[in-house]
Amino acid sequence: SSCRNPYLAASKHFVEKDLEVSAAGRVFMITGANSGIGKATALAIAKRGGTVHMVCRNKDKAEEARADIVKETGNKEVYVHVLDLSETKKVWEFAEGFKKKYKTLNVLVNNAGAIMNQREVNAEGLEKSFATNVLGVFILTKSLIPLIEKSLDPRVVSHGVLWGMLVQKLRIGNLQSDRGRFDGTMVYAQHKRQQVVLTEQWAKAHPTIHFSVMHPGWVDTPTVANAMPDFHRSMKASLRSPEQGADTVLWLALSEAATKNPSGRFYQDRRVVPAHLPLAWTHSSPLEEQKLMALLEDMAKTFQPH
Ligand SMILES: NC(=O)c1ccc[n+]([C@@H]2O[C@H](COP(=O)([O-])OP(=O)(O)OC[C@H]3O[C@@H](n4cnc5c(N)ncnc54)[C@H](O)[C@@H]3O)[C@@H](O)[C@H]2O)c1
Repeated sequence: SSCRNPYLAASKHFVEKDLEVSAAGRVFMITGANSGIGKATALAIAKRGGTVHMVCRNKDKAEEARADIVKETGNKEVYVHVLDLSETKKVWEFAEGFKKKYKTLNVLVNNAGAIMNQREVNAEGLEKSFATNVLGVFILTKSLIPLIEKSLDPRVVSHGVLWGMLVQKLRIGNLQSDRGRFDGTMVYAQHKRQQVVLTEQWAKAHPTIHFSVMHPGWVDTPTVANAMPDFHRSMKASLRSPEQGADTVLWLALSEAATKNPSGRFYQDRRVVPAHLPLAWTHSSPLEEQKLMALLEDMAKTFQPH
């Protein structure tokens, strides 16, 4: 029943007019925009007149989603780019090419995320979910920052997982998950912890851009159904719809209210929430956080096209 859905309780404090905004004249890039929360985000932005660049792995699925969005919104400024974020060199090539071709990018939404059942490596020898969830996000964002920075009211919104914040402390000693048993769900939670650190560090380094990372709630999408089938089955009645899951992303990407909060924070249901429990063991030292940035920087450089 609807009373089990936590979104309905949380939305009681929402200010409705925060999202009664036009996105006309603004340019958005959304990764993994063909499905789930990403598609709901793309559709809501297109509905408000924004230009949407959908960055997707599968061309057919992306074109199908694009056709749905154009049909439902009447907005034709919706573009498909084919990119597998787990292919490290291709991420560089895509971002550098985009920067040359387009003059504006107001908002980047790092939506795509992957949970692997078993450890696999990409052509560069990197564990695939790390390449997608961490290094792909790092390279895409880093490469596009100069373009984002010169656009009006620039923002970067990334996807985190609140539960991941409770169960994972930043660990930089096993970035390739090649030691110990591979538990794809815990690896994914660690990647989300790393994305929180990236967001905090970028916020410090690039004060003109508004960075945020948010937990969409538990949402009924293929990622959850495939990677956590038991959880999905038992929670089904209280899972949110993709539209409800997209609410805080949209609020962070579109509302004026969001940018009144400081950059680099973690959100759930339009509110800043701590990325750690009080006195939690999950806190990391500034030195470790800087080490993560340096490691990613070095790794990214290794695969940068010349
Ligand atoms: N559904 C939830 O309950 C939940 C909870 C917390 C966070 N999230 C986050 O929300 C985001 C969206 O996930 P969703 O739940 O809508 O699932 P989804 O499966 O509907 O969407 C995931 C998207 O990411 C894309 N993707 C995965 N690997 C990719 C790759 N290598 N290259 C390009 N695209 C790739 C998929 O194609 C898909 O479009 C993810 O970052 C996820 O971690 C979801």
